[in-house]
Amino acid sequence: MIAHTDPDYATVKQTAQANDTLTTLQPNQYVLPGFIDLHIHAPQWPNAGLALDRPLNEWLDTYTFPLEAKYQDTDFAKLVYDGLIQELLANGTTTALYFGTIHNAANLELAKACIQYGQRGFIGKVAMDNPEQTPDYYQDASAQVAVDQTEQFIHQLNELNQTTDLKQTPVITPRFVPSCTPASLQGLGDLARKYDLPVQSHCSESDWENGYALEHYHMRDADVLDHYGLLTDKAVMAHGTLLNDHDYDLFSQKQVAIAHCPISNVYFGNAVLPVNRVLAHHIKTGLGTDISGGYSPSLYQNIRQAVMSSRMLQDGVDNQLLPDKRGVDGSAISVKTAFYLATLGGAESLHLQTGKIAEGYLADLQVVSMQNDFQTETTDNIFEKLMYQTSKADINQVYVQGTRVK
Ligand SMILES: Nc1nc2[nH]cnc2c(=O)[nH]1
Repeated sequence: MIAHTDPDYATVKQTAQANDTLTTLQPNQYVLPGFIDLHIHAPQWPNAGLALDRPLNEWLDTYTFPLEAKYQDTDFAKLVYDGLIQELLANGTTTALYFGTIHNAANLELAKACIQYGQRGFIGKVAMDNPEQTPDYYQDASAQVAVDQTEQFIHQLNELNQTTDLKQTPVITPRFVPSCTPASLQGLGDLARKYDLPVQSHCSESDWENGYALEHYHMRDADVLDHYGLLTDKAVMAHGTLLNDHDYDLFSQKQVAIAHCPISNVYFGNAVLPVNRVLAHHIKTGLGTDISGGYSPSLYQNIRQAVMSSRMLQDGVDNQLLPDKRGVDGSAISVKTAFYLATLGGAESLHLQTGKIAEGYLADLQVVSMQNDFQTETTDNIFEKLMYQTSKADINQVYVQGTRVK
């Protein structure tokens, strides 16, 4: 990065011009950091926008598990993943934290698509070995298989990384407490420690999930994950809509991050994540699309929903209650806070030096055009309009680690 007051500015500019690497912005174009999708199920892309009226466990059994089972077919995986990565990059998403499926060959296709199209991926082989909560046709055959396959994927991805500068990171991925046996949770916790890798799972997403942990472990969902060594400073827990103050203290103490998925939460979350309260506990927080619990691949859409949901939490929704009983005071977040979640908040959660445009940070960038730019606006107004009005077609260029990928 070089300021235009820097004495070297003219030389750097001339060199870029000579090398044909100079990008000159139009008056209505702006550069923003690339977005980080902190929670997305890559295999669920074909179902985006489907069956959102069903409760979570029924949605999983009827729609999600049958689709994920199809990734046994590696050609199908390649077809979907090639399309998905290009779609996400076109939407300005330069890094994503992915749930894959139980199949390592398909998970490798996801990693290859990230490398081919130029996205930084964090990718998890999904572990799900509890025969009581997973269907026969889509489960790890045992806890040992779930753990061994996870370890195999770590090695496979490390090998693939020898071929590229854009490293893909393996992630320890117990689907969620109900899908796993105590033995697989233990084995995955051990792997996280052995390889010092990120961990991802779902935590307290719904009343059903919360109830499951209490009934089967006599503990809160977060305490179960902690008991098995899965709440580390590299852990990202999706949703957390029903976490309580005890859980917040635990997350804060262990430096666990939350992936806030505001669109998905409208359908499956049973509550609104109180973002201000979470941030006040100094918990790292980013933004996720949760495809296909969320219907949209766009983090712009999720920024908007994060703001809207927070405002509904603030005011409340039951019009039969008096105003002072209706909502939760202090809940509304600004669009700047939502943008922070989609950029720096995600970067901090993944321990990445990206998410802002500054010296020493990775050049993960998007160039966007503003359609209703009348050149008379303050910076704040321009920013707000960009957040609310940018569509995929307005995202003209995307860069990952300085390489143009759109
Ligand atoms: N939203 C969501 N929640 C889950 N909990 C367990 N699996 C899933 C999933 O695929 N999506």
